[in-house]
Amino acid sequence: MASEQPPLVGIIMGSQSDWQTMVHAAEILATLAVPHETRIVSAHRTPLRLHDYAQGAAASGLKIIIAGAGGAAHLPGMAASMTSLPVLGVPVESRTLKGIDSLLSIVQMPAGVPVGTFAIGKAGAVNAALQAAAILALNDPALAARLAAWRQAQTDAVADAPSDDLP
Ligand SMILES: Nc1c(C(=O)O)ncn1[C@@H]1O[C@H](COP(=O)(O)O)[C@@H](O)[C@H]1O
Repeated sequence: MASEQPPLVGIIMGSQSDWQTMVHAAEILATLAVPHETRIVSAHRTPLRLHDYAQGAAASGLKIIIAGAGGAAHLPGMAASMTSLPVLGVPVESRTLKGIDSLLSIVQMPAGVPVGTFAIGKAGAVNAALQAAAILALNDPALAARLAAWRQAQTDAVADAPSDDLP
């Protein structure tokens, strides 16, 4: 958790193996001092845990769920089926299909059950966290200021011209 405050964002993922991707969402929220929690929850392997988590999310004080999964990535959609909180889906890059399977599983939701779908992998995890912060910042001027400062720092870090020092 980012602080002692109760979590506002729940970061859930289908497996421990997703953490190397989803940690980037947690890092952004920590940087912006957004209280959050992280849990392994799987629609496939722990369906009752998912049921309890999604159904209880709003009552527990969560405002947004970020859900990352790979392959047959049903977790974000199933979470969204059991809560009206905003669900932001992160397609984790799968070994065999490079995350195309994850992306299509998350993005093609039937009308009526929305999942905000992000890019495959780290960029998606980072942007889901930034989007969560932006949503919360609508009612939190201090967070809005921290988010604006983060964005400005990103802009300031972009060099005017390319360097010969290749990574
Ligand atoms: N897509 C899902 C769900 C789900 O959608 O509920 N639960 C686990 N998984 C995914 O299976 C992949 C491989 O998991 P393992 O590495 O544990 O075999 C992970 O990317 C996970 O998100």
